Amino acid sequence: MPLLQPPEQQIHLEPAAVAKSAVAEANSTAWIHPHLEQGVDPYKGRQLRAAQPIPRGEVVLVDTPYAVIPAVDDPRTSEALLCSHPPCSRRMPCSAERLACPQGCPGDVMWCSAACQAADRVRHAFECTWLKRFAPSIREKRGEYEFGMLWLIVRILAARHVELSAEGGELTATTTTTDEQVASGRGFAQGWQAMRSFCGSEDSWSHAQVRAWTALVKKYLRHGPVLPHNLPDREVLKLICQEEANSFGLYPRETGLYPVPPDALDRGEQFGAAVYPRAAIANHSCGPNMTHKPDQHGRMIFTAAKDIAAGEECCISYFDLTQFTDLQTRRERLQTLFRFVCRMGADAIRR
Ligand SMILES: C[S@@+](CC[C@H](N)C(=O)[O-])C[C@H]1O[C@@H](n2cnc3c(N)ncnc32)[C@H](O)[C@@H]1O
Repeated sequence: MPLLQPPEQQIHLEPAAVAKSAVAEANSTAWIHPHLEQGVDPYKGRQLRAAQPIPRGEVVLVDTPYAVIPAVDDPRTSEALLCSHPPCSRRMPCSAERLACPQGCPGDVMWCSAACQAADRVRHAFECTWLKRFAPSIREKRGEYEFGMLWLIVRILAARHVELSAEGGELTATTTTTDEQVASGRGFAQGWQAMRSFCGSEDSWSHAQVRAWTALVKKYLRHGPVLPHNLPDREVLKLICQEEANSFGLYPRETGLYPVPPDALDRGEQFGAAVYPRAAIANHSCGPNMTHKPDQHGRMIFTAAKDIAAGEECCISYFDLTQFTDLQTRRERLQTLFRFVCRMGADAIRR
């Protein structure tokens, strides 16, 4: 049981509450530990670290997704399909009421209530035509992984569209606005501004990979009547490079308990993927001091897995430590998926 309960975590999002502005609501349910700050490491780039000690068991960060997609084999029988309204994102069992898209979107698009469906109207309208036009053929020709990646990009663009609509067409630099954060001057970027500050560029990936993504952008993600985002191809390609370096898989059990207990369960079957403005700042360690796990609304929760000293970096594990136990496979995994090598790897395994 965490010693420090962020007040927002106790809020249960009822359909009526969910019907509020998606942008304001997503930001109001994020929470950052008062001792957590951002820093920069010369090798790793941006990092999270403890400005003052954070005791074991305390929640360090609660972050709301900017965009999230479900990842289930069969939406009709899945017990983990997500409500499409981002601030809700609750997992809906088969037995629960689910509302489908009246325009005939794929079965993965469902809402848990009429209130969520109504609150999500502007965001979903952005993706609806694209999904109907492309989802079946992308799935058939390219498989679920590429479909999921492209859909997550479309949902990021949809979230940007909602922000633009809310701000009258101009996106301004915004940060979280709790009094305490403003007072300490450690505001974390949020929204589209945060997406733009994600690491990852064409240089981070192989030429072959960038060529393949460039082809996908031209075929499926170009600005036009189906996807009216007004961004040049190059910006959309950059977004893919960033999304691939910063997105989280959503799993039912926690990731990163370290040292791995002998009877530890794996983190379970993936049920979604999401991008988080603030959680994306966390770097990887093979001996992490935080665990991470999504809550029942798709919010990413970081919890201190040990006492974290002042000045210490707050890290998560990017993969399931119960599944990747030797140094070689961990290195390969990081190199292939994230394009870096963890310098802590050997030490962490020896300890
Ligand atoms: C999700 S981002 C983490 C935040 C990132 N450092 C930044 O500046 O935004 C993932 C990227 O951070 C860097 N990174 C994360 N953990 C690292 C580590 N242990 N060693 C080196 N680089 C790391 C890699 O460039 C990786 O692709």
